[in-house]
Amino acid sequence: MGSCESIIQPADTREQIKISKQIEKELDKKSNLLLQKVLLLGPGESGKSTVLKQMRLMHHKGFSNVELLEKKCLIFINILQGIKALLDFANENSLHLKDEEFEAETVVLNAIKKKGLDDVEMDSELIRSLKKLWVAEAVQIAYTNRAKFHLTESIEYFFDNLDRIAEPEFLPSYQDILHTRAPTTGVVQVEFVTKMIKFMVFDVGGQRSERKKWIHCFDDVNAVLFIVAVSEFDQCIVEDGITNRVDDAIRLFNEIANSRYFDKSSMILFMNKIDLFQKKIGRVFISNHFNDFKKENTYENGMAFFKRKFEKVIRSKTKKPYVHETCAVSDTVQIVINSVIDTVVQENLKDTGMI
Ligand SMILES: Nc1nc2c(ncn2[C@@H]2O[C@H](COP(=O)(O)OP(=O)(O)OP(=O)(O)O)[C@@H](O)[C@H]2O)c(=O)[nH]1
Ligand SMILES: [Mg+2]
Repeated sequence: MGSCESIIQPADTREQIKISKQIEKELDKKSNLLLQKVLLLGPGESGKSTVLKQMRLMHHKGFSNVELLEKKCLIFINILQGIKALLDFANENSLHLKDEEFEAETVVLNAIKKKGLDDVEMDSELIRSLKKLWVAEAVQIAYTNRAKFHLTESIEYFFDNLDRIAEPEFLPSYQDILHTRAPTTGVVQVEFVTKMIKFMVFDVGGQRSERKKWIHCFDDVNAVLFIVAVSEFDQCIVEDGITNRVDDAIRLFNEIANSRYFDKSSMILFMNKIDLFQKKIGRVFISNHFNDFKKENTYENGMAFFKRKFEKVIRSKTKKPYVHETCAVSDTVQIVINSVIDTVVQENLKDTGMI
């Protein structure tokens, strides 16, 4: 009879055991620190890897020389990919270059053809040609129409900084690195310790072909940080060229926020690229892309409209996402990231009964 009594414990003891099991699960075996797992999710190009870079900058020493040289190459690649996409759009739409601009185009296309995109050096003739093309009327018209085709987000930033980038001794600054673009494939993991807690952050590729890999990191997640580029309300996803990017993000958020995997996880939503959203609102009407938007075309109205669309998809009456408006390429996002870290810690310490 005694054996039966020993396994039936009073409710408060059972609760204690549950709590200590939870703490045990969340302790890092090596460092004995509390462990928190954070997933960065969201569609392609929404800014997940940029947020991860910001976390690295906040908690590590920065980038090694080898990494800086890799980023320098990536900047050259981004510039050439960008100008090529603009020239292709101009050609397809009979936007003609003038004679001397045509020569500049030949120089750029030859440089790409000769070495391939991965191995281009920026010699002075190439730089001169890029500058000439960037201000060409046909290219600028193409740039104004950039929502109609796929273009690297940071092209304007890189052209504004072309003289500095063209210097032979150029090494990218943190700002430059935050503006680079390389789609993520697979899963990238970064760890850091802050406030006596070890954070493991997982960054995944957001394009549709990448999403089937996400499930591999869905176990024991403390927080999901879902990122949407709210500025992309007039653009289509690269994968099919038809689906509106914000609609795609809402559908994806619906799946994630209501998934049983994340019943216990904190849900954080970054309405990202607010710098581009602010600029776009001045020239593009939201109602042309979302016919249920009836208000005046202002930043505040637009932001409230999109926030509501995301919040509405959550089926649980008790769960609310923590929503932040962010610009992932600006230092200010680090303050937001810090407050997110505080939220995650608070929420999860509550679960373990430690506060
Ligand atoms: N202006 C501006 N650019 C941003 C912002 N956030 C990200 N970007 C740029 O947008 C591009 C895409 O960002 P990424 O961080 O690579 O996007 P991602 O979500 O990791 O994309 P995938 O890996 O394909 O899923 C990069 O060139 C970034 O520099 C922002 O808030 N403002
Ligand atoms: Mg990425």
